[in-house]
Amino acid sequence: MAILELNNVSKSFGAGSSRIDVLTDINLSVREGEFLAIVGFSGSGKTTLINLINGLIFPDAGEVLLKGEPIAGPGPDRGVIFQNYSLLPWLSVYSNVKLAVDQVFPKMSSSEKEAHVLSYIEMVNLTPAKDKKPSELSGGMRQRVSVARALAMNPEILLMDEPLSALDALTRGSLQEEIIKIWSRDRKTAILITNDVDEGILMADRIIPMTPGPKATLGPEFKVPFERPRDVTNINKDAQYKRLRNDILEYLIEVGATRRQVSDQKYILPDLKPTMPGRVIFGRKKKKDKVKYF
Ligand SMILES: Nc1ncnc2c1ncn2[C@@H]1O[C@H](COP(=O)(O)OP(=O)(O)OP(=O)(O)O)[C@@H](O)[C@H]1O
Repeated sequence: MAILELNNVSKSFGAGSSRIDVLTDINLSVREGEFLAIVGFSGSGKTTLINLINGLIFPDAGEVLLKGEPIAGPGPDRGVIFQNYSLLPWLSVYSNVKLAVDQVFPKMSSSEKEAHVLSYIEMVNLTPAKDKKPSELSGGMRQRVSVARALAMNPEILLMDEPLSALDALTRGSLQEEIIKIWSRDRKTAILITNDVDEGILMADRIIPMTPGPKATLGPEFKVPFERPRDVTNINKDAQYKRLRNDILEYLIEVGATRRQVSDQKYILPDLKPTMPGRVIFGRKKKKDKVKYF
């Protein structure tokens, strides 16, 4: 059953000559419990798509439905992990997570709340750092807090907007594994936005590429055939993995090249023939070269 549906969604920003048509005709159906990755070019409109699902912005055309109902705004049924951690700097790890829990579960008793918050901090291996402030943590640790905070709200859909792209390769790899391990426990619906095809293949059940903007839209889906748990080293050696990776990259390169040709056509340069008597040598002007500009 589809938990989330986007039907013919388009979104633009601005008006008149400064109008940008970011997304056009987006159709997407996400099944309950699936892990979907959307891969795309920088600036194509991936965050705009996540914001539409999160209810921070609304489509100009089409509809975004959560369990069949139009999304009216942000809600505790959707937890978001952003690229830039978005933690409150004056609060400890514990308090950052608790603040979200307070908002979503106001009726929970304080002892239950404490146990709940601590269990999610433990889940992301941050118990020893629970009293530290974000400034005392590494990038990977901060992102773990964001993961704990989003999961502690017990959302039905976990939205991840390039959550690991600011991290170094090693930290990124271990957090990918942690997120998958946690997701595997209760199989909540997850949508990962990424610009890394390998990350998508390692984590998702299905990958949908996004075409470059403006007027970005979603391309065909690519199913990821590997059993879970997935082992990065084994997958890397698999011929099926190489084929899938190539297919997705080829698609992205092809749409990227087509888009460039289309946008080149928009700027037709005038056929100017400058009149330049004599020779012009760039960078060095010889005395005998008489250059006159009219
Ligand atoms: N609120 C806004 N007002 C005006 N333009 C916007 C707004 N939000 C996004 N845009 C424009 O929409 C386009 C897509 O932005 P978006 O952040 O969705 O892309 P992205 O794929 O997430 O980018 P990146 O990969 O760099 O994070 C960009 O040209 C951006 O400038």
